[in-house]
Amino acid sequence: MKKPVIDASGVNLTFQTKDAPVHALKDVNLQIDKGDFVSFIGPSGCGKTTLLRCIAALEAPTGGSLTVNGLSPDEARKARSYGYVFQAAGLYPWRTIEKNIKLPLEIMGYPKAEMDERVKRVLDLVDLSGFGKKFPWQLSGGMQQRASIARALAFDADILLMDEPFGALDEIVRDKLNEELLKLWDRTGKTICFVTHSIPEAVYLSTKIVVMSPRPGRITDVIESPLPRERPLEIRDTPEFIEIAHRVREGLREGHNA
Ligand SMILES: Nc1ncnc2c1ncn2[C@@H]1O[C@H](COP(=O)(O)OP(=O)(O)OP(=O)(O)O)[C@@H](O)[C@H]1O
Repeated sequence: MKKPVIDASGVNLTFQTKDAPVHALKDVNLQIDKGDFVSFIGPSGCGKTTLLRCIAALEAPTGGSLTVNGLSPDEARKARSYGYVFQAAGLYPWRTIEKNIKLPLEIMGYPKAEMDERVKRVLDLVDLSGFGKKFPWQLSGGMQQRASIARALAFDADILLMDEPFGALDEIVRDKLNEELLKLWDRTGKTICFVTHSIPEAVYLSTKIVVMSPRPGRITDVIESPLPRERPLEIRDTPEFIEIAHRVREGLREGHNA
């Protein structure tokens, strides 16, 4: 039997704060298989970022078990099992795009020739060939976010964790980046965990949609998408798409009323 890439079983996380404990994650059970594109959707405070941070070993669950590539999250982090893309591109303004992408590789002591080769490959993947010598401020917001995806891909980890990467972009740029991300996912076969507030974005991108609700943060629905892998943007007008979007909306509403 195929082992899940990410396996969460009864994961709980309670933050101890000065006022009262915050139950950020309650009994989270989730299996993510290799090559899945999983979106996490839910209202503010339902624990989406916390769950992603647990997978990335930036937070530790206070209960349950969580494995990434069969390892503990901390071991998986040391094995460079994933790349992480944040909401803000987070590029250093005094470094060129090329040098921003190289930074983590430099820290790891990669030889120069290999760094150059990797930078070229990831710039190609995000369609930014020719922009390596530019500084971040010379690029549009969408291009900066693509550069930050390239940086996360530089280690060639097979998992990509993305926390609302396109949340700050206008809708047209976002549509384009969604299309490009799907192509990149198809070409590379990576497993992607993607946090979003947008129902159409979640439905358009995902093979699996994880609906969450707050207080305490928990999973209320997991939808396996019947949509084909090949998805032109127009798929959003089909009855199948609208039906899944409806189920997500219902799930969010029920979580809200619970
Ligand atoms: N370090 C922390 N200490 C205390 N509470 C925290 C901490 N980090 C997160 N929380 C709380 O845990 C809950 C879940 O937060 P989280 O950021 O994961 O939610 P989210 O679903 O990602 O929200 P958003 O959509 O606004 O980013 C919130 O109530 C938040 O205030």
